[in-house]
Amino acid sequence: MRIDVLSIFPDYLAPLELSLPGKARAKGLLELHVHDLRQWTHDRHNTTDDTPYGGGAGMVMKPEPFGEAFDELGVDERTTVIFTTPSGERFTQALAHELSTRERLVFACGRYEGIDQRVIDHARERAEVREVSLGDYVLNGGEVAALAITEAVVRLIPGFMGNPDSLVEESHEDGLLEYPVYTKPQEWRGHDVPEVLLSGDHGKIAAWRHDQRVRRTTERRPDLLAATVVGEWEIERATA
Ligand SMILES: Nc1ncccc1[N+](=O)[O-]
Repeated sequence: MRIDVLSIFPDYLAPLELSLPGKARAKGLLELHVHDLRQWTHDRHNTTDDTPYGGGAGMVMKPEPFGEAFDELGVDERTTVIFTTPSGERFTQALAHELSTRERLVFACGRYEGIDQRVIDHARERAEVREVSLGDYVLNGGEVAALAITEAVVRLIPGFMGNPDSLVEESHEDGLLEYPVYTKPQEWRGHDVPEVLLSGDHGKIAAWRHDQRVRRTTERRPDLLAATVVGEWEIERATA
């Protein structure tokens, strides 16, 4: 997979050189390029924004730099252009899986009051376009979302995670939150590891873990339960 990120704050994307994506690059699974959008401006001040038509506060990002960047990057039908914006569809693990199958992702990170709509309309004429939001809050720009989406997507690329089993039973993979985990020491500041985990009885351990997932999801994210097939009896048992 190749990922390109367009931003007027490319340094914001520096963490992508570390940890997860860095490993993927080493394995040749991922090609990552962060671009300063200003390289596609031609005026003395490298202008990337201007006042909004129709008035109103704030500034809007101009279309030309994005258009020239798409041209130089060869944005075409094999590319998925992701505009990170608070007015986008909610980013989910399901969307992470969908995006992990793509050949090329290009993130267009907006600042200020957003990007001229014609950039999105033009992109739809030449590529797959997704407008994606991290959540219902307003950040100063789309870079944080590009970082988060990249990390969630890259770790799903086949062959990327050393142990693919670690992708199973993750929160949000099957609609249930993760169970609590413990490691040595067995007793710590008056807190003991649950006996069942020391029993060696794998059946009982699996049942306990499932109950913990149902209990946590019931208590913290009942909205997820609606989408998850969990029997009433499982909720009864887990929350008893
Ligand atoms: N939430 C956001 N706020 C500003 C820009 C982008 C955003 N997002 O979630 O992608």
